[in-house]
Amino acid sequence: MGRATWAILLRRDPRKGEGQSQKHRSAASCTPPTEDVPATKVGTNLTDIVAHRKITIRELGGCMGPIWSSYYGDCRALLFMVDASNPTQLSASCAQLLGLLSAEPLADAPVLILFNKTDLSCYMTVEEMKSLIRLPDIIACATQTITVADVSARTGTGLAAVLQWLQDTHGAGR
Ligand SMILES: Nc1nc2c(ncn2[C@@H]2O[C@H](COP(=O)(O)OP(=O)(O)OP(=O)(O)O)[C@@H](O)[C@H]2O)c(=O)[nH]1
Repeated sequence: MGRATWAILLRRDPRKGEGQSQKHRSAASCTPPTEDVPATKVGTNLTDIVAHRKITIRELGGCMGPIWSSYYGDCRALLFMVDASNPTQLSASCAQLLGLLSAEPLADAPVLILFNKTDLSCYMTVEEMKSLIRLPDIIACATQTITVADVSARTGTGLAAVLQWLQDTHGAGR
């Protein structure tokens, strides 16, 4: 619990392969939350949202890193979430990000890197964190198209940009 990283894999085909690993599925609107953000379950959560088209999102917790690769084949786009309130886990997050970006099945997947919890005060700014992990170099060297957004799931800051990215990514019919 409270891990710094999420990998959120946007499924290639929502109709296939839901299997027994599904712990949770819910219909969610795209309205940013304005009150408490519900805690997620440990494991894998499936959520459907509608952004022009139905999009199925599989959330994989940071503690599931060793088995993330099981889901690569089913993934058409990737949201990678960094806990911007917890710089102590930044190096681990960066290592996990590099692992995802170098995975052959994800070589063409659009990537959105989210720095979440920006509503919380922290001794390091998000810009300092990006610089520390040399994010511009990571983006320049990656095969994927990478977008970065600073967000707060609690206040809704930046979530409109996430929704726009989802629409752009899926609207192209990839
Ligand atoms: N202040 C604030 N709290 C948040 C935000 N997003 C999530 N939280 C809260 O942070 C707590 C821990 O959630 P996460 O950091 O997602 O941790 P987790 O889901 O246990 O970790 P994983 O297993 O890696 O998914 C929960 O109580 C969430 O409600 C945010 O943007 N701001």
